[in-house]
Amino acid sequence: MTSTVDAGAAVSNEAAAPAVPLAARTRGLRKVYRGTVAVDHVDLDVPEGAVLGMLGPNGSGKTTTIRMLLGLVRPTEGEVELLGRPMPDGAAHALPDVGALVEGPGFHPFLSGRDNLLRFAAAEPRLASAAIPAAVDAALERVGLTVAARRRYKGYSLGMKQRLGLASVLLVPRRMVVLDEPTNGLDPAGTREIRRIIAELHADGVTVLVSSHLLAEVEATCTHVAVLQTGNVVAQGELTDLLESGNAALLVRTPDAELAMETLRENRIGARLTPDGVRADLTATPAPRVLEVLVRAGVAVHEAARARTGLEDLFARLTQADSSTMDDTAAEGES
Ligand SMILES: Nc1ncnc2c1ncn2[C@@H]1O[C@H](COP(=O)(O)OP(=O)(O)OP(=O)(O)O)[C@@H](O)[C@H]1O
Repeated sequence: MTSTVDAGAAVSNEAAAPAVPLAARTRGLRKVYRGTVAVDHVDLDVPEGAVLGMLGPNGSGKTTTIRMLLGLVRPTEGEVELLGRPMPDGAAHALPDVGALVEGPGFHPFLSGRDNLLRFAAAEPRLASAAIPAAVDAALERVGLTVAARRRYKGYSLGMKQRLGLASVLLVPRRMVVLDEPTNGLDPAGTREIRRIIAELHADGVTVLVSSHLLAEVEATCTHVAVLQTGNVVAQGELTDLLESGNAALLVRTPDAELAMETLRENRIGARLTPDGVRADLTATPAPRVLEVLVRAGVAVHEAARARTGLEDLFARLTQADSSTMDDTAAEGES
């Protein structure tokens, strides 16, 4: 509903939009490591029930933000709230409801996948001992590891290790799941599996926060996105709003393209012909007015839709200056 984009790309924020309950929020969040500003005044909103993709180039602060959200790292400045609890102080209350796959979980190389999960399950405060084997088998099944469950972890492929990590997160029902680069190193089939699991969690009403530097990944799986660049959130909001934000144009499919172009020109509405149809500029003219002008002139409008940019375009526009790391530029002499 609401989104914010820096770098001059205006998005219409609905003033009367109802406040969306947030599963997590940060305000003025900052982390400085010996002179390197990893995260710089980040105000992040993770709406309840959203699948929020935290997108940013290497070193943009995704992992550090996630670690502060989970109370694994104490912020230098700022506030963090997770499921309504201040972090890190509220960790004991918030974390049992949060499944997180951030650092490689500490699996034992010589134990089987199943035995590793049994160990994890034993540490879950909400799992009674009698319920552990069934919970472990269900989690293995859910990530497609049942067949390999009794093989040693050491012999697992990277994809299988990722799946086992995910299984450890899914041992008990969660209100929120946090996944740091979950498709790293996975083949296309593994990636599809992760997407499926994220979609299932979303359908169950679980809030999902997932970091990625893969644009297609975020575009395919997320309802919301936050774009990080050198420790700052440069855009956040609903994915569809953000995709439309930098691109106030209406794409009109019509067999009367020439008449449409002429009509728009006469009405001083910017337009150009594209292989997909006539693209009318909405910067100065609202979409209903464009359609009215066209229809009045006898243009057969077969289809009209807000032009959407790819996430790749948006990301390139927002992060154009620096897509590497921030180490050279962000040092501020703090520690
Ligand atoms: N423990 C640490 N000590 C010192 N610097 C750190 C530490 N952790 C992160 N940094 C620095 O903070 C910045 C942000 O790192 P972070 O890992 O949060 O980025 P990221 O967006 O998750 O990157 P990637 O996509 O490569 O995982 C980087 O410059 C990194 O070198």
